[in-house]
Amino acid sequence: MALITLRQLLDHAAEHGYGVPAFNINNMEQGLAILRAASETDAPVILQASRGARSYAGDIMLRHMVQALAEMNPTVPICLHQDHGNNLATCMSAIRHGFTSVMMDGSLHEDMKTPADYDYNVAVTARVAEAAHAVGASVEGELGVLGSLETGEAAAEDGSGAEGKLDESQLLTDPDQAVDFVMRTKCDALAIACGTSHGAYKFTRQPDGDILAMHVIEAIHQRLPGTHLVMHGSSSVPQYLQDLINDNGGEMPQTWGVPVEEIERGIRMGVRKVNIDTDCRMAMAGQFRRIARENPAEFDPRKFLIPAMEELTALCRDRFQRFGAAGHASRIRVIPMDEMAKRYAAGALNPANAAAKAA
Ligand SMILES: O=C(CO)COP(=O)(O)O
Ligand SMILES: O=C[C@H](O)COP(=O)(O)O
Ligand SMILES: [Zn+2]
Ligand SMILES: [Zn+2]
Repeated sequence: MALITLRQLLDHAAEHGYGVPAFNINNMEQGLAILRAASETDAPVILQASRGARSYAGDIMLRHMVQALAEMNPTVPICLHQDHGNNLATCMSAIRHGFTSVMMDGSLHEDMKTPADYDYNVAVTARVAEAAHAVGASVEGELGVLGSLETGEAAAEDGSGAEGKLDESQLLTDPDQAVDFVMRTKCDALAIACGTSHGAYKFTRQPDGDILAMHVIEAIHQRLPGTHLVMHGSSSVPQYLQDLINDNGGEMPQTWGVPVEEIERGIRMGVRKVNIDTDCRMAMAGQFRRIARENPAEFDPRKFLIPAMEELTALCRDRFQRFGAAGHASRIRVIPMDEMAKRYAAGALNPANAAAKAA
């Protein structure tokens, strides 16, 4: 099956009221494990590659890997998406290498550290959307800066994250500005800021409404019912994976992520794409640690990677089911990018139309 665009996939998810997990990948084993879960649950999937993943694996490897996954799993619609693109060149080179969708993250400047102003964000996102849509690729924009409402800081450990202290006006997306942003940029999906951040250390306690601002999502969805919302930093950092790591020699300080129930609530309020990287990393690394501790003489990488893949498959299976994506893959017929390009050119996919249709 040809790769699906983000726009077609999220339109389907909105029509049927489910959310699609977007799992970050860097290597073959992650791809195999995620697709095994997608295939078993009959769920469509978004595979996303960060700039870090692209330089780790190489664009040619990533493209052929994902094409191989598509060939091996002909019933699963797969979207290949650039995670946190930092400029036009990153987004265009992704499309050139077979990505069907890109995120232009104009909430930060090209260095992915300095918070950008609104006019910069609108201009760069609109420019990427115009170019991407011309060839039928989809665009995710971001309004608001990811970071913790407890500390006012973004996670330091990741490739993209603001430096310095952020105030509440930056950390929470303004619903009225969101309307203006979507209309002016024509992005297909909107990443919002509601107190989540990348990495394992999101919250110092079980989050409540003070530090995980789900009401912001609700307010945006009320004003933009036809816009697909994206939650970044959506790993749940489950206790069982913290225990798996720490029971096997790890030293992760106690931490809390985004409870899956909150994501389910978000999906009822228009969240259609749910970004998960940290949980996948923890699943695999936890099993690496367990094997290393239980069998210190082991040196065959497959003996580490097979249980790591099984742990990742189990995690993904759970998310496909709980987000409601299970059972939908076989109902989707992929629209080629050239056809999507024609629909953009005809104005059929303009945000105004989408909003009007949904109203
Ligand atoms: O948002 C993400 C990638 O863009 C991943 O978030 P996590 O670190 O919570 O998995
Ligand atoms: O956006 C954040 C993702 O978790 C990707 O992280 P990375 O840049 O380390 O690949
Ligand atoms: Zn992100
Ligand atoms: Zn359908």
